[in-house]
Amino acid sequence: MPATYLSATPHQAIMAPAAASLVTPVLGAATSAGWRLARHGPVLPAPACISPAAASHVTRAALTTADVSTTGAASGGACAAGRRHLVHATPRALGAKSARSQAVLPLQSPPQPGAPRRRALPSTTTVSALPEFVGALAASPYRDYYVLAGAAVGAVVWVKLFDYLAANGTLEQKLSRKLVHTTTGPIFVLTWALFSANPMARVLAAVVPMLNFMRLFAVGTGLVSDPGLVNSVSRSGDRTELLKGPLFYVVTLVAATVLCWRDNPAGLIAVSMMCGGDGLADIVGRRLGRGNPLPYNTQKSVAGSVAMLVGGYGMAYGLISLFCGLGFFACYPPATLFGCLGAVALAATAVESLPINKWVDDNVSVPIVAAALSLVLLPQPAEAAAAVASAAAAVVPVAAAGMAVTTVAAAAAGSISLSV
Ligand SMILES: C/C(=C\COP(=O)(O)O)CCC[C@H](C)CCC[C@H](C)CCCC(C)C
Ligand SMILES: Nc1ccn([C@@H]2O[C@H](COP(=O)(O)OP(=O)(O)O)[C@@H](O)[C@H]2O)c(=O)n1
Repeated sequence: MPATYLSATPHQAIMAPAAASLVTPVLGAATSAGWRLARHGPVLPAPACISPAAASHVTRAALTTADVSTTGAASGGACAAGRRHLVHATPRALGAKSARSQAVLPLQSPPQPGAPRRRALPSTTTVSALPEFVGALAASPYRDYYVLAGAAVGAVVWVKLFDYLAANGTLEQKLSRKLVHTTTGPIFVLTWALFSANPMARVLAAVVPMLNFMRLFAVGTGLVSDPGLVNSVSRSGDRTELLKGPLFYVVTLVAATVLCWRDNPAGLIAVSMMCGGDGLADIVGRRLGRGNPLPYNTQKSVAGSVAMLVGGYGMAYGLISLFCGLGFFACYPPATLFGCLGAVALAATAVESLPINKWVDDNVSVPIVAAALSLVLLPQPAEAAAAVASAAAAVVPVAAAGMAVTTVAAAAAGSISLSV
């Protein structure tokens, strides 16, 4: 049965599958509705005519009442008596909440006698090619592997881009390095939304920072030569620096991915404080921090700490709003989010400002404090808390072993000294 009676603008025809494939937690089912729309092509301009039962079904499932009109007036009265117009096929209707509306769409009636002829766009194939491709990827059983591969390649390209910008003088080397620090974490976190709902997806996602761990380890210890990576990630051009801050940075990303994943905001907050917070503290502190040192740590400044507070809070707020908007966890009341996030950002900023970097790297101290405090302060979805507990039981011994190996390797490479 054709499904071309659903009215959509070309924009909607493009948006629907994209939204369905990129933003819905239940992508397989959701995508096919949007994909079908794109495949059959946008049909203009008449809205769909649907039975009252289907209309209430759709309304409940996905649409606002404004999307379903009770008379035919809105589109020239094309519907038979008793049928209703589906005025807009919104991306939301076709995507995020489409489990039920999807069941309704194929039941659309054929054109009513006397209804104005609907004009198919001539460029249907072109219009639908990209969404179709995205839809096919999203529906593929290999989808998580595609996202993994894309993110792994993206990580290399992103770091190389900053190396290039620093090498040709567009960016100062220190700024380039800190931009890598500030941006890679949140971009990586954004890729979480592209993975499927498969329970193994978080493990596959964690492979991306794990690969970077191996890369940093191999280059930092001298097993592999990669001057570009050393330039973009180290402060002084010393390869052994890769075994410190950068290595801890990727370990934190692995931990946030496996322990918190996208259904517990603690991971998003930890990454935000490490990237948006600590990253910005350096960028702003170096520029505006002269003349306002912190009284208890003259290496750091009030300007840097204020930037950390604002940057960490802002990034966490943005990521939490995005992920709750995509339905990965329930949204918090604004006052709760404001209070809890404010307290977490203050604590993380305080920790970052302490002169303790000699003993504990701030890519470890800041996210640990942020995650722990988030778990305490933010109301936790029960299943997310249980998932953290069971994942922690499995991961902590492995992470501890990884840290031990790294420390010994760093000592062997001469980048740190062990006193036992
Ligand atoms: C420069 C970095 C940390 C330094 O920390 P600090 O010493 O200044 O406190 C960050 C190093 C980043 C790393 C080389 C690359 C990480 C990639 C990430 C796991 C995945 C990003 C994927 C995305 C698609 C770009
Ligand atoms: N709260 C802060 C943090 C950093 N900074 C500036 O950023 C520089 C590097 O900070 P850092 O030693 O924490 O650097 P990372 O270990 O984070 O790379 C400091 O030397 C300060 O100039 C600041 O002014 N205020």
